[in-house]
Amino acid sequence: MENKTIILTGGGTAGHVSLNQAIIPELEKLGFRVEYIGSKEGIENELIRDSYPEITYHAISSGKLRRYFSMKNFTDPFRVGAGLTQALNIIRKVKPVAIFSKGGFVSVPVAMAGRLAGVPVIIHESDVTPGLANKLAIPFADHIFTVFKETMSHVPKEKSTCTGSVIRSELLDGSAASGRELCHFDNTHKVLMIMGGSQGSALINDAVRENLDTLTKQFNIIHLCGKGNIDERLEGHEQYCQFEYVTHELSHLLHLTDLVVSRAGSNSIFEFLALKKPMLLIPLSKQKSRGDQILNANLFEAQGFAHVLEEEQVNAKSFMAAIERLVAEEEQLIQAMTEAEPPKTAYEMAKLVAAHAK
Ligand SMILES: CC(=O)N[C@H]1[C@@H](OP(=O)(O)OP(=O)(O)OC[C@H]2O[C@@H](n3ccc(=O)[nH]c3=O)[C@H](O)[C@@H]2O)O[C@H](CO)[C@@H](O)[C@@H]1O
Repeated sequence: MENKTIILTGGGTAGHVSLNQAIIPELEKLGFRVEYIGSKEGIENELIRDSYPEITYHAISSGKLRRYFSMKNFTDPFRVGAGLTQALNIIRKVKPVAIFSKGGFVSVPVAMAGRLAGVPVIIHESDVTPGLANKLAIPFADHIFTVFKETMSHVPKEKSTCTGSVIRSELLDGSAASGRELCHFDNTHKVLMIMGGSQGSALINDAVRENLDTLTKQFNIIHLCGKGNIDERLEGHEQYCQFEYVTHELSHLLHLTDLVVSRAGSNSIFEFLALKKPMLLIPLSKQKSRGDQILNANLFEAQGFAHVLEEEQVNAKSFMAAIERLVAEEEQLIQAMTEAEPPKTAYEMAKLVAAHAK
């Protein structure tokens, strides 16, 4: 008999894809086939096809839930409508036993179609407050998993469980030596990793590059700067290694890293926590988002895992002062992280998802 199929969905940014990447092999170990519904243009298309070329990827039309004015706001409802019809056709053909949604705008029509077709829909929310896409999809969901316990007051309690974070197991298995080979650092300075979320952050990129001479007196720097953000003038710098976006190299680079400066996307910060990397978080401001990263960052700071510098406060002086403080309190931060609840494995998460299949 053919294996039962679970459809995964989620996209737009890597934060809406990485958990799916983590649980695909684990669902397969549990005997499920996995298919993916994403958009044509989103990062999920590249990430899923790249890491799992063998699974069927269905690209559907998808709108974008914008917080700003755009002419596309008038045409997107039609694309979402088309996406719903496409998702429904796929679901009726594939007959999945469950749909697991990691959020992002492409997931909304998939969750709606799942409900219409009578397939259990399971949603995962990794930030403190649900994103707009998940807010729209929650009424169609049978179950919601959250990472933060604080999220339980923002979702229907009777159909929600807080599971804590899940980490891609490959991230735990890196080697500092391989990381060093990738970066060619040949001194014993501490290594500072800069990550502006999956897309890079112009604000953080500028702060690092403006302070590069001072920073490199103390650190070797790994800079994950986002697509299109490489600074050609700094190529070949002995203590500064920039990448647009890394995939399998990330585990090695993280094992080489001592300290991190980062946006406060949920997946990233829980990865740093799992690997006990003291972090300076510069959350995306309320001008540019619903403020979810500010809440994520503040909760991490309150637990002693991170320091926070607000985006509006970033300048050359405050940035360097914050890094000095991070170095000074490195041991305390590591100690607090050592006492934190360990993350779930992807296999444990896959089993929780599987338990909701029909
Ligand atoms: C601008 C935006 O909408 N940001 C949101 C998005 O962030 P974003 O997509 O940046 O999400 P996260 O920080 O949660 O996750 C990024 C993921 O990309 C990985 N990574 C990053 C860089 C790299 O070179 N290689 C790599 O693999 C990280 O290890 C991590 O697993 O989703 C998060 C989770 O819902 C939210 O908290 C963020 O507010």
